[in-house]
Amino acid sequence: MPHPAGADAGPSHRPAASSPVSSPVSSPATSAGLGPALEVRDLSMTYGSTRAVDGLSLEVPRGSITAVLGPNGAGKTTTLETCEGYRRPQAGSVRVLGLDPVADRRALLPRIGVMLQSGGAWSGVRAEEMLRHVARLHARPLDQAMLSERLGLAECGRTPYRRLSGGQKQRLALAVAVVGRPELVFVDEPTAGMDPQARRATWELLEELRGDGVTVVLTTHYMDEAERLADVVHIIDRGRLVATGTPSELTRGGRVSTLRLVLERPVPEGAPQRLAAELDATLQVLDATSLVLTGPADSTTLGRVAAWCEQHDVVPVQLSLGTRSLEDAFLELTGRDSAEPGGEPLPAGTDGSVEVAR
Ligand SMILES: Nc1ncnc2c1ncn2[C@@H]1O[C@H](COP(=O)(O)OP(=O)(O)OP(=O)(O)O)[C@@H](O)[C@H]1O
Repeated sequence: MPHPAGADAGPSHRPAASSPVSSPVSSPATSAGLGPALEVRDLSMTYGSTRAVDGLSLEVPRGSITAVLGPNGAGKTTTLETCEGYRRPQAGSVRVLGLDPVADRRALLPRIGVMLQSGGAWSGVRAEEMLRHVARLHARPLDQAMLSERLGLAECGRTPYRRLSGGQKQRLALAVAVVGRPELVFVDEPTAGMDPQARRATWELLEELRGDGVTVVLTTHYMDEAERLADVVHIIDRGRLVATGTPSELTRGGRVSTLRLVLERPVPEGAPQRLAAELDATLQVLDATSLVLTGPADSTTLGRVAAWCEQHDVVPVQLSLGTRSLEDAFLELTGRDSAEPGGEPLPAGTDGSVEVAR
């Protein structure tokens, strides 16, 4: 697995030059050679008859931001909760910073931070009291004023938890997760419900933490967030790992073009497949009139699409060309939108396959 600081990481993957959260408990240099921050091996978890995690194996390199992506119900939260020590693996194993999250819980607790999706606070506690309380549990907490300022919590510091907006609760949960200077922080959908400014502040904070050698494990339904932040992406679906790579690997460097075509009416059966073969592209049939073709594009591509439309006497009501995004890769691999619950795989006969670096 490539090191996050490797040549593949683009400018957006570089840590900030100087970091106000600077405090490292470890640094990329000192953590090198220590093995992965997180190691999941053949993990399986079931709830009654529901198999939430199904033989999942993945690693998180130290000092990286690693995104775990998957549609609703893919098993991300169950996996993370197992890594956080809230659930005991039913089959397989989990090692966090080289330790067993259940057996070594006391040793691990001061070294990891957890940002929960919701809850975890008494409804009457004020935001600043909550942060102060958690900070006092740690030996060398971050400066709370700085953290509150960075995350826009200063203005709601005296507001009781129950009166905080959804975005403010998210920011407080993030502050609570990082105030103890963890070596590894789990952030579950950190920017859900946040306004654009808070999102950006969160991204910058997470990037600075990585710059200080902190490992960040992130789940998100925002593909742009993963694409911007993550050094490594694991995509899971139905409890299984379906792809691993850097965003660049998963999007093939963004070089491959995506052609989205919406037609005024359906074309005869097999016609989209023939167009895909002619263009040497992979095909997704989103519905009877919407196609996504992903493949190499050159100056002849649009001409060929126009000829195909003429052949089938159909007018495209929408036609757009773009580079392949992480969202495109995600859709191809899982056959559904990242936030769409229980979507079905691609219809039979469509080719949703994608080559993915493993
Ligand atoms: N406590 C529980 N009891 C029963 N079933 C559960 C429980 N928690 C999760 N599940 C089921 O396990 C599967 C995986 O759920 P999980 O919450 O781990 O997925 P997820 O990828 O985190 O989803 P989301 O993106 O919606 O948060 C789903 O089918 C879910 O309904």
